[in-house]
Amino acid sequence: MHDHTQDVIHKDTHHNADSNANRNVDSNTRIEARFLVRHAGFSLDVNLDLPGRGVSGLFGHSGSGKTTCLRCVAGLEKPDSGYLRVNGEVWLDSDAGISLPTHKRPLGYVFQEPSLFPHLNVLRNLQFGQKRVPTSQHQVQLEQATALLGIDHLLERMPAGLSGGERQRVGIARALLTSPRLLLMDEPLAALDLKRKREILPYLERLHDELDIPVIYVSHSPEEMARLADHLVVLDGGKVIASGPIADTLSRLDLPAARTDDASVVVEGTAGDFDTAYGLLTVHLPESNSTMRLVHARIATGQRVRLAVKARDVSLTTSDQEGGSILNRLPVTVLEVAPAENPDHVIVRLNAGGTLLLARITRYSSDRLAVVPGQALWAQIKAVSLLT
Ligand SMILES: Nc1ncnc2c1ncn2[C@@H]1O[C@H](COP(=O)(O)OP(=O)(O)OP(=O)(O)O)[C@@H](O)[C@H]1O
Repeated sequence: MHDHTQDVIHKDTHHNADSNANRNVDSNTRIEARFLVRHAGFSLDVNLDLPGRGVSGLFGHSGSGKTTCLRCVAGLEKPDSGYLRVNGEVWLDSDAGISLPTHKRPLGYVFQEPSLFPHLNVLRNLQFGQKRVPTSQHQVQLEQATALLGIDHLLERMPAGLSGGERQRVGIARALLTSPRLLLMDEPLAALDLKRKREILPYLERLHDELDIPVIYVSHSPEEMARLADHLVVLDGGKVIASGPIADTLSRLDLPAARTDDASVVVEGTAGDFDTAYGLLTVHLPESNSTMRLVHARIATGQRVRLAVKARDVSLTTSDQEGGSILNRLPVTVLEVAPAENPDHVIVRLNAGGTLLLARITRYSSDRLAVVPGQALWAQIKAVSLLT
């Protein structure tokens, strides 16, 4: 059965990291990281100030320095100079001669491929993670981790008998059971096919909603970022070229995420009516009378809802096209037009009554509609495309 929780993040327990960040400038709820690393042919020179709660995404092209940055946070790589303070605790201060070794840093690290012990069943693999910390410091219980990741039924199985997605869920549960104060995830979905990715994303969303462990999440995928991250850092050539709230950063056309095939934005709204006969949920967008409808399980009216909308699922028309099958038609103003990575596509940044959207259309259609900034158009989004 399709799990609709993958499409919408229920916001009642969702930490809005950026508004927290603005309210709370206290360095005890921040992650401050400065690293200078020099390799032959590559240097990383970053100064990050991240919210101490929620998910911070690290995005950038291959070779931009994302993994090097995570390795410095984990203490697996020693920067030439650096400083790292995680929610008030200094893990690295090269000026003061402080550098906690990796095993003293209370963090969980999830890689593309989980390295489970092949001779231990799932339960023993999980217990191995748990034994690394004294019982008094256990913040995440075994039952909680297995329920969150949906792996209760796999406990007796051996790793070789698990699918890639199941193995990764066990790997994430094992990282959580070390009761980390920071979780590092380096492209945890990259080794999985699309179907498995979609299967695992809802579990990651649940972690985000239900556990209070800050996460630094590395990915090439704007869609994953739109689904999971609160804050986004964009790296290029070992430097930070942008850092800010997810909704603004993902939709910026001067940054690489918006120009990729997978460009996506975050739309936040509140749940409205639910049409039981058709399973359609209405979501009210802020600051306007606009609504979007999508196929979804019922959510309490007024609850905050977060949607990831892919640029390729948004089309543009010059007038409101009634009589078609597309349920979502929003009046929009063109803010900006830019070439996409694919030279025959363009990407259009839109204001839908205060909500930012991206539309990815052919260069041909852009010329035919004569798309220019300031133009009033209609954006169409199929309700079914909001499923995935
Ligand atoms: N130990 C090292 N010695 C020399 N160069 C290195 C070393 N480690 C990483 N690099 C180089 O640093 C650059 C950044 O690598 P890094 O793995 O951090 O990039 P990334 O953004 O994570 O890339 P990808 O998305 O492909 O994983 C690359 O050019 C890599 O070859």
